[in-house]
Amino acid sequence: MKLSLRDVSLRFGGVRALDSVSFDVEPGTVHAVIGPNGAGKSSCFNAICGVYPVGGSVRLGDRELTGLPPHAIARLGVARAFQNIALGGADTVLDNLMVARHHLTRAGFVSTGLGLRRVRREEDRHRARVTEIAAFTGLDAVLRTPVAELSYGGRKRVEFARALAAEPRVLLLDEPVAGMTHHEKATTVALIRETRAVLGVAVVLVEHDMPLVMGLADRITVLDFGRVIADGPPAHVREHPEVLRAYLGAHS
Ligand SMILES: Nc1ncnc2c1ncn2[C@@H]1O[C@H](COP(=O)(O)OP(=O)(O)OP(=O)(O)O)[C@@H](O)[C@H]1O
Repeated sequence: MKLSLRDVSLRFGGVRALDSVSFDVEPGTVHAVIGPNGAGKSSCFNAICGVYPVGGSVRLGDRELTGLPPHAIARLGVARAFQNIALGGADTVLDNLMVARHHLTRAGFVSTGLGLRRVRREEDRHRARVTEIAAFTGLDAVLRTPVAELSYGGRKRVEFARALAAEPRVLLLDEPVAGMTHHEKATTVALIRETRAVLGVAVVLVEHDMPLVMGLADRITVLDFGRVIADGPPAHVREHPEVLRAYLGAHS
């Protein structure tokens, strides 16, 4: 299911954080959004997730997302893993992944009206799926470990797994390898590749590590001052004069 942004605009007072931004994310691809500091990358994620009301249109397949509240957008299949880890530290990995499935559970909302047995069965089903996701993300050995006891790289992985546990069609990753060791970066890149190949999920990522982006992304959208200055495969974007100028800071 394609994610499409059309003429998306967002202003903060006099600042145009997003200025008529349009691009498409194809299903089952890795799509990077890059640009210098303040270019509008976070604003772009916030626009997709419904954090701020924006002008223009954001669609997932034939569903219009613009104007929907964040929880409704999440329910339609857009999940986000944050740069700053937003996990319940005292809770186990399993607990954190189960919480992410809350919007998929019927029992969570109407448990009083259902038989307890049915509630338990539903919970078992979710636990089985979470266990699969933990295995997929390499967290099966620490499923019962409190998140606070994990390394930084481990916690980032839980954040990733938690977003996957919501069964997204589109996964937004905000600086997924920031602060990671070389080894942690390599395993995260492998995990993103598997997410694309095995789960067929579209991955949209904001990342400052250019060699990583160039080696991983199928397509790249480059923002500068809230505008799209280039969009295409890495080889196209890398050579684009506007991109080179933006990164050298030689705005004219
Ligand atoms: N909540 C806000 N209130 C006011 N201005 C904001 C707000 N959020 C973003 N901006 C402004 O909008 C512009 C785009 O910011 P944004 O955070 O989207 O850029 P970015 O590309 O993610 O930057 P960075 O790489 O530094 O994280 C900037 O000029 C920023 O100062």
